[in-house]
Amino acid sequence: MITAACGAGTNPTDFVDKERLRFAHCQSWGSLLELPCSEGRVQLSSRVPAQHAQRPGFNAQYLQAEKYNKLSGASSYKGASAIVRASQDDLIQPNYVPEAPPPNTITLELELWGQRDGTGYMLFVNLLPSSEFLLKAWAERMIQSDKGADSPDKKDEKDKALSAAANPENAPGTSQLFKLSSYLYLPFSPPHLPPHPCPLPSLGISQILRLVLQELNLFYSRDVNGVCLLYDLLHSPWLRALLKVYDSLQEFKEKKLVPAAPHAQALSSEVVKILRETPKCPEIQELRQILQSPHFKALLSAHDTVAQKDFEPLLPPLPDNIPESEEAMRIVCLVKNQQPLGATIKRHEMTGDILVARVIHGGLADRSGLLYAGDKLVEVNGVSVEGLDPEQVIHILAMSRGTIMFKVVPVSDPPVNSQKMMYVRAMTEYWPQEDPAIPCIDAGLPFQKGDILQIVDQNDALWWQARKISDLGTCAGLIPSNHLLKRKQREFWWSQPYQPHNHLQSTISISMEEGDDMKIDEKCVEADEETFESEELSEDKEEFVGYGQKFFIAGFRRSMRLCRRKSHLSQLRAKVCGASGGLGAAGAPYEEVVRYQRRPEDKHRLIVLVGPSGVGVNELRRQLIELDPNRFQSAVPHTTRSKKSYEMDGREYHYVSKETFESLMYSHRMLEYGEYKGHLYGTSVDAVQAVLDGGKICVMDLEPQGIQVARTHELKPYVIFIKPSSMSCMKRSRKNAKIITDYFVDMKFKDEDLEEMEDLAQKMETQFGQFFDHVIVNDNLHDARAQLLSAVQKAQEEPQWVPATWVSSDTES
Ligand SMILES: Nc1ncnc2c1ncn2[C@@H]1O[C@H](COP(=O)(O)OP(=O)(O)OP(=O)(O)O)[C@@H](O)[C@H]1O
Repeated sequence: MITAACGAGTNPTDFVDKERLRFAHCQSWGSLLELPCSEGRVQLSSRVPAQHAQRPGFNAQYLQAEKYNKLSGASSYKGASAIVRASQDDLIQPNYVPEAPPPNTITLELELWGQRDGTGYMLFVNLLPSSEFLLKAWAERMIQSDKGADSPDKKDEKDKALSAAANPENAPGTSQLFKLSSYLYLPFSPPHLPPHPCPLPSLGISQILRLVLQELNLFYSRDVNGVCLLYDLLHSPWLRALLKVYDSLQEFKEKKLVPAAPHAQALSSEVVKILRETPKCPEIQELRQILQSPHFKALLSAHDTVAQKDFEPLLPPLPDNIPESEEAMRIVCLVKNQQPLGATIKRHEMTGDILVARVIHGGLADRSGLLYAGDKLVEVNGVSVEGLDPEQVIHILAMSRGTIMFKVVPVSDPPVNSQKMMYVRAMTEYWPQEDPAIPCIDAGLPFQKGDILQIVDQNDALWWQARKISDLGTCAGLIPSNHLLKRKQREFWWSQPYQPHNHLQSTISISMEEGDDMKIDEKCVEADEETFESEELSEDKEEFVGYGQKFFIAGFRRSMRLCRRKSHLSQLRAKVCGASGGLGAAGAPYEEVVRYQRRPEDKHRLIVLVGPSGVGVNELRRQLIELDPNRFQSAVPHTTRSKKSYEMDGREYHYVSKETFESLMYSHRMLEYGEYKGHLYGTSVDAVQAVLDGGKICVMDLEPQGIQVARTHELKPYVIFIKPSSMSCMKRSRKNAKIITDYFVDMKFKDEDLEEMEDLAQKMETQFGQFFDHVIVNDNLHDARAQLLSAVQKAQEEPQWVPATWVSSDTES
C-alpha cells in the first residue's frame, strides 16, 4: 500500500502514466505515484505488506526510488526540480538490492521547488519490486483466488499472467504490467467515487450529466490521462447545483404557471371566519394568528396583485394609425407616489415650446431614465400643452394623482453628466424661499454655513444640483453655482451699506471688540482701580502658582487676552492684513473639501478652541492638558516685554525685540497678537509647530478672527466652538464661577455678563460658523471636558472633511 502525506495543501492522487512508465522503466514494472504538488515538502510512506515480506523471494525484491534531480528533463515538466531523500539514503539508489529485508515502512521525503505553472508539479516516484518477484507473487495470488468464481475477463487475464510467469520472455507489455501490478500490493485502483450528495431531478441536463459521469467512470478505470480532472469538474457540487437551478428554471418556463386562486386574500378572510366558529384549540388559534398577521396579509395581497396581473401603470393603447411625424414621440408614464416628479420645465424663448429644463438627480424622473433635459413636452395626461404657460402645465401636474402620462419629443442629444462628484463646505447660508431668482422654489436645497454638500451636477452655469452629506439618500436639490452665489453676495453687500458685519472685511470682530473693551473697562473700574496697578504681579502669580494647577503650564496668559481687547488690535490687524482683512475665503461661497484621515506617522492636527469670553475656553483647555500633559500642550507665546528675574526664555514667553515681533506679524507667522501697556504679545506659527514637532497635540485658544490665519495645510487646525448653554442653565452652573481670574479681577458673573456671552456666541456662530468642525455646549464642566477629549481624539484618529488644498499641498510636498 502506498500512502502519501503532502504538505502545502496538496492532495496526492494515485495515477498512472503509461507513457512515463515506458519511458523510464520499460523493462520493469512498478508504480508511478503522480503527485500534483506545489512547492513544499511531501512525505511518502511505502508500507510493504507483511505477507509479502515473509514470502520466499521477497529478498530478491528491489525497491527503486527514481531520483529526478531535474524534472525539466521531461518536456512536460519544465522548470521543476526535486530532490528525493529517503530515511535510509541507500534505498533510493537506483537498482539497489538491500542485503537485509527492507523495513516494513520506507519513508521518502521529497522537497519540491520551482516555478508553479498553475496546476502544480507532477512528481514521479517509482517503488519497484523486481519484475520476477512481482510476476510470481501475482501468479500465486491468481491461483489462490481461482478457488472463487471468476468472471470470464478475469480468467483471461489470469491465464495470460500465468503464461508470462512461466516464461519471462513472454513478459507482458507495459499496460498489462500495470494491470498486473494493480492486482498486487501496489494498487492503482481509481479513487472511490464519492456518492452523489443528493439525488438530482432526472431532468434534461442533469440526466445528461449523470450519463457523462458514468461514461467517465469507465474511462477512469481505464486510466485515461486527464480524465481525473474532468471527472472532478463535472462532479463538483457547484456545477451540479447550477445545472439543477437551470433545469428548474427551464421547467418553470415550460410550465406557464397559473395561479391556483387569484383571490387569496378573500379566501383567507373566509377561512378566518370559519375558524372563528370552530371549537378552539391551539393549532386553530395559531392558524388564525398567522392568517391575520400583517405580513401574511401583505404577502397575500402581493400574490393577488400578481395573480390578477394588476400592474400599474396601465399604459394607454397605442393609436392604430400613428402619423409619421409622431415617430420620434416617447410616451412616459410615471407613478407619483406623494413625491415630486424631480423635473423642472421652461418655455423656449423662440419657439414657445415647453421643454424639460432639468431633471433632478435621484428624483422620480431621473430614476425612470425616461425624461431628459431638453425633451419637448407635447401632452400631459392627454392634454396638449401647446400654447400653455409653464405655470399652467405645472398646475396640471400638481392636480394629477397616481399615474402621469407625458408625451414628449425626445431631445436629440441627451446631456451627459461627465463631471466628477465634488464635495464642498458651504461658507455662507442659502434659503431658496428667500431667493426670487430660483427657477423652482420646491427644488431648492437650503443650507447653512459649514454644511458639507455633495455637488452632483454642474452642467448649468448658474444652478447646480447638490445633496447634503447628512442626507445622501434623498434626491438632489438646486443650489446657486459658485459664480452665481458670489454675484448674489456682492449684490447683497452693496444693498446693505449700513450692515458692516456683512462686509467682506468682516469687521464684526472689530465692533465686538470695541464693545468688549468698554465693558471690561467698566468692570475693572467697578472691581478695583488698584487692579490695573498690580496686573504684572498678578500675572506672575498666575504663571507660578497657577491657581490650583499642579505644574507650570505655559500659554495661559490671561493678561494678554485682556490687553488684546484694550489694545489697538483692530488697527494692527488692519495694518497687517490690508484691505482683505485676512478673510479671503469669506468671498468664496463654497470651499472644496476632501475626506482626510491623519496617518499615525503624520503630525497631530492643531486643536483650536474658540468661544465668547468667560464661556470656559481656558478652563477646558487647562483641564485637558492637566489630564495628560505628555499628550497635550500649549504653545509658548511671544512678548516684547523684558524678561523678569524668575522667568526663563521659552518657558513663560519667548522674549523678542519689537522688530522681530513685527517681522513675524508682517510675514503672517503670528496666529494672534495684541498690544498692552506698550508691549506686544502673541502666539506664533512656529511655537505651535514646535509642540507638534515634539509629537504632542497643541491645544490653543484663539479669537475667531485668527482662525483663517491658522487654516493652513501645515497646521490642519480642528476648530472647536465652546458655546454657552441656555441662560437658566448658565445662571445655575456659573453661580461660583469668576468672570475674570483672581490675578486680575475676581468677580462673579452677573446676569448681563451671561447675556453678553450668549449674544457674543450667537454673533460668532453667525460670522464664523463655517469654520467650526465641532461645537460643545459648556454646561456641566465634567461633561464638556469629556466631549472635548472625545472630539480631540476623533480629530486625530478619524476621517474629517478638510479643504482640498490642504491635502493636495501634502502630495506636492
Ligand atoms: N461648565 C462650567 N461650569 C461652571 N463654571 C465654569 C464652567 N466652565 C468654566 N467655568 C468657570 O468660568 C470662569 C471663566 O472660565 P474661563 O476662564 O475658562 O473663561 P474663558 O472662556 O477662558 O474666558 P476668556 O476668554 O475671557 O479668558 C472660570 O472661573 C471657570 O472656572
